[in-house]
Amino acid sequence: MESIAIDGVSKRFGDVVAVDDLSLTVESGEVFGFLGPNGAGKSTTINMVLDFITPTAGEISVLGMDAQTESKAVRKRIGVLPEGYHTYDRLTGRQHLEFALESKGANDDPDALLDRVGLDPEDADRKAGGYSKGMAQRLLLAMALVGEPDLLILDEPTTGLDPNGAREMRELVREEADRGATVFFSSHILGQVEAVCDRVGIVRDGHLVAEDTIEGLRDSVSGGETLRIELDRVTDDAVAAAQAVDGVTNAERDAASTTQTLVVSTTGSKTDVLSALEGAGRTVEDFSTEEASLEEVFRSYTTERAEVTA
Ligand SMILES: Nc1ncnc2c1ncn2[C@@H]1O[C@H](COP(=O)(O)OP(=O)(O)OP(=O)(O)O)[C@@H](O)[C@H]1O
Repeated sequence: MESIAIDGVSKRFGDVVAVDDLSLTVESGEVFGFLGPNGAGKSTTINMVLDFITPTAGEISVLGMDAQTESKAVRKRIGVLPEGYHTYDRLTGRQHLEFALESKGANDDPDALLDRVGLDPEDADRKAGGYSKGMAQRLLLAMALVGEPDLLILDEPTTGLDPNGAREMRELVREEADRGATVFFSSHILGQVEAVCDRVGIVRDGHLVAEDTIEGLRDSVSGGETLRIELDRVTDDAVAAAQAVDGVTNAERDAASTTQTLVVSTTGSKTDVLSALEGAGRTVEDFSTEEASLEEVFRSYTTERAEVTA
């Protein structure tokens, strides 16, 4: 079953087209990362899913219900960490949590929730006005977890968290998924997405430019693989021979390496590169390949060049 189905959705703010004919499906039980550079349309999309704003065109269903006309019923079954959501300065953390429990009619143990998000019980009894950004973020996350939601929607959940907090957040996302919940979260921190997501969607200028597993995205990125080839000696002839091979975009000696290593980027055949080097009189002692990093994948989908291929 689909947890979120976004179908041909657009949103205009005056002259600005924030989201442009975007379609996207998040399956039940999956952890889906919604990626894109600043201003790409992530928050606008999430705010339409949550019925905080109304689409100019298109349809959205959440847990099989219409996001706009059945938003009340939807809210009962989802947990949300919206972007830029603030705590109430004069209420304690615990009061925030009690409010969330009451409004959902849930009976989770507040201390267990505080423990899960790493908020000390003493801190929970302080007023949220004195919280650090990270503490406020942890509290908001605890509120999102109330009532074991079927779907968690987290907009930039690691904002304000230190590296430990970010790691704990990832663990929490996995725990929720293991419990059977669907998790949809936006981020521009690629490492976090890589670590927890089953699939990602990349949005750029309001368009969805990719929707796939991380592996699938890697495979689809041109620029291909990087070969690290250890030779008996890296000579100018060897570099030139590698550069002349079809599909090779770059070949250079790894100056930082203590071994005689040639680094070759290619979209073509690895064997052709090795044969060309042997043809130039070199001996290949060893070689390894490196996949495109997630940074490269992201860059490839979100820079000017991508517009042509997207
Ligand atoms: N209320 C609004 N009025 C006018 N323009 C808006 C409004 N909300 C968003 N926009 C515009 O829509 C575009 C998409 O913004 P959005 O906040 O959805 O991006 P985002 O991907 O969430 O970015 P970020 O990563 O910076 O949070 C931007 O050009 C933004 O200026």
